[in-house]
Amino acid sequence: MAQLPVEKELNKIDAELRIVEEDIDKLQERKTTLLKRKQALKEKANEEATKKLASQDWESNDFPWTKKLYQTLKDAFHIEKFRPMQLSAMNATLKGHDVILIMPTGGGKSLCYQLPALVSDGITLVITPLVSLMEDQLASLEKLGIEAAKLNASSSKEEVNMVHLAMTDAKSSLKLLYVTPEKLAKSKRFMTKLQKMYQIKRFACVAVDEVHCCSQWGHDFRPDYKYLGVLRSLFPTVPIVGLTATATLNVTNDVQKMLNMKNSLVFKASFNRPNLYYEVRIKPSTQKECIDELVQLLTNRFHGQSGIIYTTSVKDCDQLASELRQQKCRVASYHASLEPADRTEVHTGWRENRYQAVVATIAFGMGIDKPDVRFVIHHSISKSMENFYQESGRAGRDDLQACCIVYWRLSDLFRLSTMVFTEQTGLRNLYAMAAYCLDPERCRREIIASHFDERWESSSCNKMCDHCSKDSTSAEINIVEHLTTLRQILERAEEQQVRVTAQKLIDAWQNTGQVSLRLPDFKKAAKLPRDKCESILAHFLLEGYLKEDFHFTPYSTISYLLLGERAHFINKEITMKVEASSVDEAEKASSSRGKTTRKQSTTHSAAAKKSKVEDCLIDVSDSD
Ligand SMILES: Nc1ncnc2c1ncn2[C@@H]1O[C@H](COP(=O)(O)OP(=O)(O)OP(=O)(O)O)[C@@H](O)[C@H]1O
Ligand SMILES: [Mg+2]
Ligand SMILES: [Zn+2]
Repeated sequence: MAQLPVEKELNKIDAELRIVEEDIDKLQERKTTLLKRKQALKEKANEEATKKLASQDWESNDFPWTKKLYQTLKDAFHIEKFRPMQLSAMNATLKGHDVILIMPTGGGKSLCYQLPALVSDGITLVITPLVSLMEDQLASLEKLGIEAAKLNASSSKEEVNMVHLAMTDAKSSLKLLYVTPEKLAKSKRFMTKLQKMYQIKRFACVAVDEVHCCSQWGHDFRPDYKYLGVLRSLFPTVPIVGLTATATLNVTNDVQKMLNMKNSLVFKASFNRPNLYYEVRIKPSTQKECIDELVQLLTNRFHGQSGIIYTTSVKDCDQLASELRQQKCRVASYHASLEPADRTEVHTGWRENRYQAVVATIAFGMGIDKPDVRFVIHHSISKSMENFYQESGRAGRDDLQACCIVYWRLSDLFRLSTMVFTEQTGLRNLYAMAAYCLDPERCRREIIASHFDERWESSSCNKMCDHCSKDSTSAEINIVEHLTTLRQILERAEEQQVRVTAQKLIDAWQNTGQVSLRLPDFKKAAKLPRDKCESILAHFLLEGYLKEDFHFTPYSTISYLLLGERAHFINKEITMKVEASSVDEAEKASSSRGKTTRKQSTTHSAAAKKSKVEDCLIDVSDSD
C-alpha cells in the first residue's frame, strides 16, 4: 500500500531525528572528554602553581614586612628568634596565601598568626574549638599588652556590643578576635559585621586553630567546622591559615577541600619534642595502690612541679581528684560537666600554681598553654595516638625537660573500646594506642614517628624514653599454647551459651572464677601473673587472634571476646616480644617441663642478638 504524504513526512522526520540524536550523543561524548581534560589541566595548573609557590624561599628576610616582623617579635612577644617553620608560615600568610601549618604541640603555632596580626592593618579572626583555649590565649595576650577580644556563647551583651563596634571602627586598636566555630555558624549578626569589616578593608586574616577538626578523618571532628567553607567565598582576598599538630596527608587534603583553599602552602615541622620523656607503666590492679603510686609521684618525683592527670570519664575524674585530695595533694578536677565559672576557677588556679595538678578529661586539652607543665600523666590510656600526642604535648612547652607517663591496664582498653567502637576508625585508633603501651623494646618516639609517617632514628631519642634510657632488652616468646587454652575456654563458653568478657576469660585461664568455664585439664593451663595474662591477651586482640563483640544492655555497652579471623589459621608459633626481664620472672615461676632457651635483643643492636624463647611462660605446675 502506498504511503500517504503525511506518513512519508513523519518517517522522514524520524530518520532525521535519529541522525540528530546520534550527533547529540557524539557531541555529549566530546563535551565529557573536553570537561575531563579541562579539569585535569586545571588540577595540573594548580599543582604547578602550588609547586612554584612552595619552591619560593619563604625563610627569606627580604620581604617588605621583615624588619617590622623582627622588631615586633622582640618588642611585643619578647622572643629573640623564630622556631623552625614559623617564619615561612608568617611570610606566606602576609603575602596573602592560604597556609596549612603542621607543627608539634607546643611548637609555637599561635605566634604564626598573632605576630602577623600585629604587623598587619585590621583584625585577624581566630577560630578556636574550645572556650578554655580562648581564655588561655587571651590571658597570655593580655599579659603582653596586646589587644584581643573573644566572642562565644557566654559573652555578655556589653562585650558583644564592644566587639561589634571595634570590628568596624577604623580607629580601634583591636588586633585579634577569637570566636568559636558555632559563633560563625549561628550568628547572622556577627556574619554581617564581618562582611562590613571586609568591605572597609579591616579583615586581615583568618586563622583556624586545631584545623584537623574540619575533617571527618581527623580525631576530633566538629560539625560546626564544616561551615567554615563559606569564608573563602565570602572573603575571597583574606588569607586563611589552618594550624594543627596532628594531620596525616589524608586529613590535610580533606581540610584543604573543606575550607575551599586554593594553592595552599603546607608547612610541616618535625613532630618530635626532644625535651619530653616518654614512659609507660603498668597500672596497679587496685585503685588504692594506684592512688599511692600517684601520691608518690606528686610528692617526690614531681614535688613542687605543675602537671595534668588525664582520666577517661567525668566520674573517674571527680573520684580520682577527691582521693588525691584526701592524701593532701593539691589537685582539682576539670571536665565538661563543670559550670563555666568553675572551669575558669580551676584553670586559673592551676595557671597560678594554687593547684599542683588538674585531674582532667580530654575537655582540658587542645591549646592549653602553661609553659612549665613538668608532667602529664595518663591515668588511663588515650583513645588514639593522635589524642595521646596532643594531650601529652601540654608538657614542657618552655623547652625544659618534662615527663609523659601512661598507665596501662587491659580493663581500660575495654572501657574505651565500648565508647569508640561505633566510630569509623575508633577501634583501629585505640589499638594503635594499646600497641604503643605494650611494645616491650621499641623507642617510644620511634612508635610515635611511624604513626605520623615520619622517619626516625631511634638513637636520636637521646635516652629520653623509658626503653632507650634503660637500653631495654627484649626476647621473643612463643604463645601459641596460650591461644589453644583460650580457644578451649571460648568453646566451652559457646557450648554453654554464655558470653565471656576479657576478665572472665582470664579468670578461667587462671582456673578461678566461674567453675563451668575452667578447663578440667588445668595442668596444661598457664599459671601466669595476671599482668602477663593481660598482655598476652592484648597481643592476641591487637593481632586479630581474638576480637571484641559488643552488646548493648539498657545501661551500658559490654565488650565480650570471641576468636578472631586469624585464630583459624595458626601455625606452630605465634611470637610475641616481651621484656627480657619478664622472661626471667616467668622462668623462675615455671617448673620442670618448660623448655626454655633464651637470647636477648637490645633496642640498639636488635638484629645482632635476636632469637626465640620457645615454650617459655608455660607453667605446668599443679599448684592451684
Ligand atoms: N620562637 C619562639 N621562641 C620561644 N618560645 C616560643 C617561640 N614561639 C612560640 N613560643 C612559645 O611556645 C609556647 C607554645 O606555643 P603555642 O601555644 O603557640 O603552641 P602550639 O603550637 O599552638 O601548640 P598546641 O598544638 O599544643 O596548641 C608558648 O608559650 C609560646 O610563647
Ligand atoms: Mg595551639
Ligand atoms: Zn627512645
